[in-house]
Amino acid sequence: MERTAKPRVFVTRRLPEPAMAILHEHCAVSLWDNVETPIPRDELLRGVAMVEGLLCLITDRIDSEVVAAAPHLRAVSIMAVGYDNIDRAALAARGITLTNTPDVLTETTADLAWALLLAAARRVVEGQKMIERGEWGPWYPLQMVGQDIYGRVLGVVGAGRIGQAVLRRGRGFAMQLRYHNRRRNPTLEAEIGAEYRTLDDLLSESDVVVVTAPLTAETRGMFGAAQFARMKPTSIFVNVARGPLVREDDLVAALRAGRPWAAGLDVFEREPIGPDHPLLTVPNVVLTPHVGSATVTTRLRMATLAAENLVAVLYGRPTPHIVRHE
Ligand SMILES: NC(=O)C1=CN([C@@H]2O[C@H](COP(=O)(O)OP(=O)(O)OC[C@H]3O[C@@H](n4cnc5c(N)ncnc54)[C@H](O)[C@@H]3O)[C@@H](O)[C@H]2O)C=CC1
Ligand SMILES: O=CC(=O)O
Repeated sequence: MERTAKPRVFVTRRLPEPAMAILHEHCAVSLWDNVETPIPRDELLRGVAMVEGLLCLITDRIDSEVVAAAPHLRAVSIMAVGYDNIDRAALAARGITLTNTPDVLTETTADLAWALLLAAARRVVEGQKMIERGEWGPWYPLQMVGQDIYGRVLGVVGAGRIGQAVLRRGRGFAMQLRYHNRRRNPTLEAEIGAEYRTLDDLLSESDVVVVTAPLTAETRGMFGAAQFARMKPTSIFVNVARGPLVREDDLVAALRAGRPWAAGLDVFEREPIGPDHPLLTVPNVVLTPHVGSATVTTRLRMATLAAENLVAVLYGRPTPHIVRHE
């Protein structure tokens, strides 16, 4: 039986045990006790009614309706770095603190961006499918030829934590580094020699474009027909940020037209996608199911950090992971 003096919290999914243990030690915990399935909306609205803290995931829409249903809510902790599913204005209007889990997933997500770009450039998935279909015939000079990465131009859109980690990896491949960001970053330019470009110039100059900007009103639909038309016919487009930055219909049409040459995507306009998705009708794509941060170590660190953040805010302790509402 937990002491009622502990702050009450609601958790929208069963988290790995070390994170649940942190919450149980400091809070009176109720949860949507399911590992895989998102919480239904009515359960969420019921769940937040009596609590001071909410720990949620990217699959939960936390909006003014949720805030109105939670009169005691003081803290929201998301187990993710991106928080585009959360209405920050609605939280701010009630003085509710939002925290997220940056840094712990940076290198893991950058690795996945590189996995996608190499797999797309060298037709790794297409090659495996060819073998599975029994269509691998004798070697010939232009069999399954792809694009080189070593020594080419790497352009990152949104050069924050993950974008910079993607760029740093490019040095190991002797790539020429370009970035586009809201603001120029002199430290990045000095430390790894990345050169700033406007978005249009980055798109036309890069052999690989990797998107790592957050989803905001400004970035929604940032990549459409006009942007793809600027890319090289040999280029690779990679998105590990959020699906709605890209107009998917435009991307499918652009891939069919051969510009970009291939794409590697971890995120989609509406997730999850199924086998009938139009992107699966083009051969030159590599798709993963939003697994940027999905390693055992990183997901455990994200879960425990999300629990620690929630406890810190509820107990008035400092945490560096408060999301400021601009
Ligand atoms: N695929 C996955 O599983 C994962 C996806 N993500 C996504 O990656 C995003 C980035 O994460 P971090 O690097 O930690 O965030 P960050 O905040 O460190 O970096 C984002 C960068 O984008 C820039 N930016 C914002 N608006 C822009 C615009 N209109 N044009 C150009 N640049 C702009 C910012 O100035 C910042 O430098 C997250 O918001 C999330 O959506 C993050 C982790 C895992
Ligand atoms: O998409 C994942 C995140 O942490 O943001």
